[in-house]
Amino acid sequence: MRVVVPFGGRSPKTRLAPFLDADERREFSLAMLRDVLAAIERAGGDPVVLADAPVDIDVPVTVDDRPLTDAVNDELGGDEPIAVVMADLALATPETLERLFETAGDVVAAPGLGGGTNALVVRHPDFSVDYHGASIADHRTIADDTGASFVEFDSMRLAVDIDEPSDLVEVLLHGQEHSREWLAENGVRLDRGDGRVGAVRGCR
Ligand SMILES: Nc1nc2c(ncn2[C@@H]2O[C@H](COP(=O)(O)OP(=O)(O)OP(=O)(O)O)[C@@H](O)[C@H]2O)c(=O)[nH]1
Ligand SMILES: C[C@H](OP(=O)(O)O)C(=O)O
Repeated sequence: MRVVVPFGGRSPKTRLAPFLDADERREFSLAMLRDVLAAIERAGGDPVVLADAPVDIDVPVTVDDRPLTDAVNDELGGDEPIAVVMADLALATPETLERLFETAGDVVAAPGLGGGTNALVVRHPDFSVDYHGASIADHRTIADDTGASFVEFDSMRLAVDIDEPSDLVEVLLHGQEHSREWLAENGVRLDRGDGRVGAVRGCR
């Protein structure tokens, strides 16, 4: 299956600014992208990066600098099933993605914590996306309005997208190779100090 991976490479992950500077956010977002692409390939998918600027990566890249929703909708509408998997799913494994790709439904959606839609499989030509805000609720409504069946895919690994500094805890504990290593090499580590687990930066 063709798997579109949206990637905003121009100024990625601004919500991580309290932790990482602009160059670091670019490097870390590329590490997550590499992990996601590797997991998709190992799950049997054919990934294509849909980026807002050129990106040096070893899979086909479509550059489209329109807003996310417009760029993704341009990819939908064909007769073949297509998946959309976000580039910041640093916990995604091949096994989870394989299960997602095999789940039956006109629209299969993996919700993100906080209301987003982290991954989709679309098998209906009239379905379109509307990202941002509580997009998981909007996608259910769009599916209903187009007569497409909507199936919610229940997965911890696809629910955690890496947006906020507190999400880095999940990468340190459950992240895939490049993302976890990038954090370790750049001094980001778990702090279990007072019984609560957090991510901190710097020496012990
Ligand atoms: N092609 C494309 N992808 C985007 C764009 N904005 C975000 N993305 C990707 O969409 C997914 C979800 O992105 P968000 O978490 O909403 O935004 P972000 O830019 O990564 O992070 P913030 O700056 O903290 O909001 C990630 O895979 C991003 O790389 C865009 O304008 N174009
Ligand atoms: C693209 C957006 O991602 P979030 O801003 O929720 O991470 C969404 O899933 O609608």
